[in-house]
Amino acid sequence: MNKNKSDATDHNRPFSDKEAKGLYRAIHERRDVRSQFLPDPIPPDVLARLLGAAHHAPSVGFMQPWDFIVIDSTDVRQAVLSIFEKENRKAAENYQGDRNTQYKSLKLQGILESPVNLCITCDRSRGGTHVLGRNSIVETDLFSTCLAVQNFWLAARAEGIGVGWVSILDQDELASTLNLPEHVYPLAYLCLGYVSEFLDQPELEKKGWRSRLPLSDLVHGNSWGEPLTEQALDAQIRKG
Ligand SMILES: Cc1cc2c(cc1C)N(C[C@H](O)[C@H](O)[C@H](O)COP(=O)(O)O)c1[nH]c(=O)[nH]c(=O)c1N2
Repeated sequence: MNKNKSDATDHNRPFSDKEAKGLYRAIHERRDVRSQFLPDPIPPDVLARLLGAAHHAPSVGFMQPWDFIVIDSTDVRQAVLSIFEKENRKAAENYQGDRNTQYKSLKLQGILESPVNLCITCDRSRGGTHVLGRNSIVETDLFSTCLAVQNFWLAARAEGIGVGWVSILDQDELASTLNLPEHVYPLAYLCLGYVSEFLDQPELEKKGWRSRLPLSDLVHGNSWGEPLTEQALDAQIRKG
């Protein structure tokens, strides 16, 4: 008998319970990491698997607009860190008083502590002037690349590797530091590495910056602000 089928409850659930739980576990236990990186290198076969997961993301018109720049040079990382520091000083000006002190105490990047950085880019010209599905919403290439980032992030969690997204960066300066052609957008700058621990909550939540919103406040029925008409679903969501 097919082993996978035997512990799946019905034919609509082709993954075994264990497989499905593994996926949900990666989703719920994925963390943005910046304070817990270990210097240990990521073996090439593991990094290749993560890049393979990213490359299997959905993309508009099967455009696959991503490229992956693997950055181990300390000089390049130092240059990116300098961009971050300048932008972070500007970002801090958005907060006053205690909130400013709290903002400045947050660690928001692990560029040098992590053994490798990765820039996932979006080639806005890939696939030619017309890409199926991208006629009305031009940003769908960027959306597709975000999905590659998420695939990478989840696969990394399953492999015990932490990922931290650093977006406090001037995009033009980053593009120039990485020698990107004009039509290539530096969508995500990521720090990667094994970790001392994965926190059980987002670091921003642990440090009192912001909490997770209740799902029940975010699910609407039929139109914005309307209660769910599906009572059983409403009850389940409120139960958490
Ligand atoms: C597009 C984008 C950009 C950023 C982030 C995320 C995403 C999706 N996050 C991470 C973010 O703070 C984190 O995801 C949330 O706080 C939730 O925590 P977990 O990811 O669940 O651990 C992030 N974190 C950080 O320390 N510095 C940063 O510049 C950014 N930028």
